[in-house]
Amino acid sequence: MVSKALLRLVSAVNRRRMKLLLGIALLAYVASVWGNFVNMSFLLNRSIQENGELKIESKIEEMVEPLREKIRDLEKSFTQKYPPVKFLSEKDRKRILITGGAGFVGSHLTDKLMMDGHEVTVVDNFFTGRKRNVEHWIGHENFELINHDVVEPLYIEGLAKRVGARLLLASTSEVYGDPEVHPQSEDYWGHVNPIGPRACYDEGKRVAETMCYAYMKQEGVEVRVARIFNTFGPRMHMNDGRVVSNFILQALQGEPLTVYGSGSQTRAFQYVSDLVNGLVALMNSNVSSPVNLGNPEEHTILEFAQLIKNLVGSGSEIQFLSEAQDDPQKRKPDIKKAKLMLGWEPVVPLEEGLNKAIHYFRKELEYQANNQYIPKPKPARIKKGRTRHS
Ligand SMILES: O=c1ccn([C@@H]2O[C@H](COP(=O)(O)OP(=O)(O)O[C@H]3OC[C@@H](O)[C@H](O)[C@H]3O)[C@@H](O)[C@H]2O)c(=O)[nH]1
Repeated sequence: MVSKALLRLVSAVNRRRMKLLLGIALLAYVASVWGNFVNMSFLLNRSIQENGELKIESKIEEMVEPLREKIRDLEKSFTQKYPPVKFLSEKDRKRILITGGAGFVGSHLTDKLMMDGHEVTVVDNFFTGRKRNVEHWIGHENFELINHDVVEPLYIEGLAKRVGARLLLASTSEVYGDPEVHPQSEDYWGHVNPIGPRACYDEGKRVAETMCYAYMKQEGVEVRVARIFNTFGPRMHMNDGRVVSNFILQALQGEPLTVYGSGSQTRAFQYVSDLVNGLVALMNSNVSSPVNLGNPEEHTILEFAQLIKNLVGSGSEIQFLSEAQDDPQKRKPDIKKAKLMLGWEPVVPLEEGLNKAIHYFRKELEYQANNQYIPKPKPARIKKGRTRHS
């Protein structure tokens, strides 16, 4: 009896326990299903979110890449690679000041002297010179660029005296004026109209020579005087109205090549690197009297127009304008002195030099067109003439 009652009690307890256990198991099951569900939806959400994030990231990446590219370019320009420069000992390294050193001839001279290992200071007022002509040296330890107008007193001659420097005057074949002697040698005194339209330039250079030699005699300053004949090459100013830049720009843009007068006047053109080598040879010499630097290969201006037209492959016409006043009718350097005393003579053939100049002007036109500025060759000298056949 007791045992039966005991059994009922145990089984009742067990049933309750079983129910409890079953309840707990059910709860655990529901919890696990819910957990999985929550987990799954979390994962789902996450993958949607990750997907979205990936898309945004790749969009950002797309936008940022060009900026990174720009930064890399900028970094490259900061860690600028300069043209190769020779090492010169303290004894051989010179400190050279070039006035107008950002101009056409000046910037080529700057390149040569920098690459030879000298310390170069360029002074320019950037009227016709351009920073672009020397920008590849900016930041170099041997290079200094000063924005200054030498018309304001910098007293180049005084400076030369103070530091015991040698002074180079870039004089010109224009000191011979419209010459009555042909070819022109250094002992010819010239034929300049002192009140004509070219007088300021011609007489200005003649006075500069006079001052240099007076200074040499009075103050003992060493001077070198180069009489530079017509020179051309890359970095010529596009709008200076000179025949080489005018003809090349006109030919490249399919405009008429403007010949002043009949075109029978002659000139002899030297390539700029020949001139620069001549200037350096002169500075290193002990020749203190004037020296002609030019290429004696003489052409008429009409021949020259046809040559440029052919080299460019241009269909431009040749247009004859009236003659420029006091235009020298013949010009050709006698370079015996330079050959003998400097061991110098030009070596760049005319066509080779012209092709380099044409390449330069073509690039300049592209560059300016990309900057939304399309230049016309400026008829700076047209003031001297008007159309003959209009
Ligand atoms: O469009 C043109 C430009 C020029 N010319 C002619 O081409 C010849 C050369 O003229 P440029 O203006 O190029 O040069 P120029 O010989 O007159 O003077 C030059 O010579 C020596 C340098 O020192 C001077 O700086 C430079 O002006 C001149 O006969 C001129 O009349 C043209 O027929 N058409």
